[in-house]
Amino acid sequence: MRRLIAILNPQADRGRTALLADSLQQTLAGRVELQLLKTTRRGEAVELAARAARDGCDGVVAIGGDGTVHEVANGLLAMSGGGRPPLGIIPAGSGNDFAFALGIDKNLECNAKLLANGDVRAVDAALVETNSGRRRYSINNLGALLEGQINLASHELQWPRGSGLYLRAVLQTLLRRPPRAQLQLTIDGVEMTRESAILSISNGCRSGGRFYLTPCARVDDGRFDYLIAPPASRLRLLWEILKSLRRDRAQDGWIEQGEFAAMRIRSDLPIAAHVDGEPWLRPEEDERELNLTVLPGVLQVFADAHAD
Ligand SMILES: Nc1ncnc2c1ncn2[C@@H]1O[C@H](COP(=O)(O)OP(=O)(O)OP(=O)(O)O)[C@@H](O)[C@H]1O
Repeated sequence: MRRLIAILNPQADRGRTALLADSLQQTLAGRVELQLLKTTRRGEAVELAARAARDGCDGVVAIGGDGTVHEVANGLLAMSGGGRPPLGIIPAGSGNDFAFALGIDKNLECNAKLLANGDVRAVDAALVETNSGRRRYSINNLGALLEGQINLASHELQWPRGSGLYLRAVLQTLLRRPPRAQLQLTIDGVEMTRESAILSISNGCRSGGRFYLTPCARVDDGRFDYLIAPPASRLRLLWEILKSLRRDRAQDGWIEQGEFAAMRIRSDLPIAAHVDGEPWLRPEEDERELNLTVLPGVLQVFADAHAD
């Protein structure tokens, strides 16, 4: 029987994930051998996943939202060489964007079947490094400039719940002066300069629970997608953000999109950025250079190959 270590974030989905533990263990009983660990603090899932991978098991399952999946993936990717166990996902957060990109929904019975069947898919990740030596792996997306500022603001707000909170963070951030950064970009060896308000970089097609900034991104094509929005009025930026609620929106050429395997970003302004929805760089930290390297197919994930 497959021996899995599951890492549950009891704080995900505003505490509702804590209630899942019993039904999860009942659903998986007799189908996999499950050791369930609960996090006690932010960041702990990275350490728990790294230890599980080092000690050996047949898979490490993240139970929570994108933040939990991000931490478990970072713990697994910290392990170099062969023998890295696959990542399992039981989506139990409020956004679950990476699970969505893989066609994994919130049905516990379907999740249990996936883990018991053991089918895996190889997906890409990107190593993101700053000039000062900070590093993270991104599996779903990295949002910089305005998107990074909105993410930071959303983590400081307590109300309203759900998508209303994100909308409040968008409006609150836009009330301040939107960023106008001069970016020097090197994309797969090609240098370019862009004035930019939003820089969004994605492996998956959806971020923030409902925004399709890079609707064509695929998690297993060996490349990440990017979107660059030039500086514009607050109203225009708000309109672009709202437009991205629709996956099939028409492109008007104002926004620049593309794909890359390696990207270097140098900004004249300090970069605000989140990785996979987790706040990462704050403007006061004065990070102005990022290097992203796509690692094709580096992570095995329990998923149906045909489901996305
Ligand atoms: N025991 C804990 N106590 C407090 N925070 C925790 C704990 N375990 C994990 N966290 C943090 O909880 C945050 C939210 O987790 P997660 O992203 O999984 O849920 P979510 O925000 O509901 O879902 P989504 O990101 O999909 O919207 C993460 O930043 C994670 O580091």
